[in-house]
Amino acid sequence: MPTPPHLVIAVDGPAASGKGTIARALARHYGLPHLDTGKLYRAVGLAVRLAGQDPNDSDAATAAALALDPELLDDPDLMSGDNAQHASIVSAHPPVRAALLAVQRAFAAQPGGAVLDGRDIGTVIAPDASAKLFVTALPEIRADRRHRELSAKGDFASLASVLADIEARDARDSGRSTAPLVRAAGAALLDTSELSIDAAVQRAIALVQAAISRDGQQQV
Ligand SMILES: Nc1ncnc2c1ncn2[C@@H]1O[C@H](COP(=O)(O)OP(=O)(O)O)[C@@H](O)[C@H]1O
Ligand SMILES: Nc1ccn([C@@H]2O[C@H](COP(=O)(O)OP(=O)(O)O)[C@@H](O)[C@H]2O)c(=O)n1
Repeated sequence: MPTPPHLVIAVDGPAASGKGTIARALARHYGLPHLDTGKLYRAVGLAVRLAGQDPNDSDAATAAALALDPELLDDPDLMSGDNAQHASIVSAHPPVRAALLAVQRAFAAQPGGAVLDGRDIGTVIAPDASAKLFVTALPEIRADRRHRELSAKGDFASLASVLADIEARDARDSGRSTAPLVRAAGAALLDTSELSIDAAVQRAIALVQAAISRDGQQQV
């Protein structure tokens, strides 16, 4: 099955499920640009923190999202555990999500297509994506992966606190009223709990190929 001329791949899932790893590998495989949309929300959370503001303050978070400084995307604190909680809190404000919508939609609409990963790509940002994946794994396995990742960067939070952070974020992201974390209609489920990175990527490519060929058949 040939690759369609405009291929948009939506990859969603909870924290540390492996969606970013898979999205980056899919982007390499199909020669597409990739956007980690979580970084946008992390940058808003960081801006609010650096300004000494409360992430629960919707007006402050929205102002930060509307004036987002791209340099924050390279800040060493962007990927920290503390900042992940801030990102999760600011991302629940509907005007923050609205402020970040256009840039994500434009990324998906670029010629040739794109791979985006996050929480609402298949539901809100690119509901007509050519292929949608919902990547998941058991919470304990996700916590172990994130714990190793943070430790390698010198962030020595305990495994128990990483698990608690992930569970708190999952609950907040799934329970919010706007764009909650949910498996999109038509999204293929990919549980990476027992898969190596290579096996998960191969499975993801197979699922994308299946979605593309299904679409092709529907168009006939
Ligand atoms: N299938 C896997 N097996 C083992 N480790 C994995 C797997 N997928 C991802 N990882 C590792 O787990 C961590 C979190 O993966 P990542 O792709 O960043 O997750 P997410 O984008 O969902 O938060 C990274 O250190 C990554 O290398
Ligand atoms: N499309 C997205 C992406 C992230 N987010 C929020 O941003 C936080 C950080 O996202 P992330 O993708 O960087 O987090 P990880 O899955 O990498 O741990 C999430 O917990 C969500 O609250 C969102 O609401 N919508």
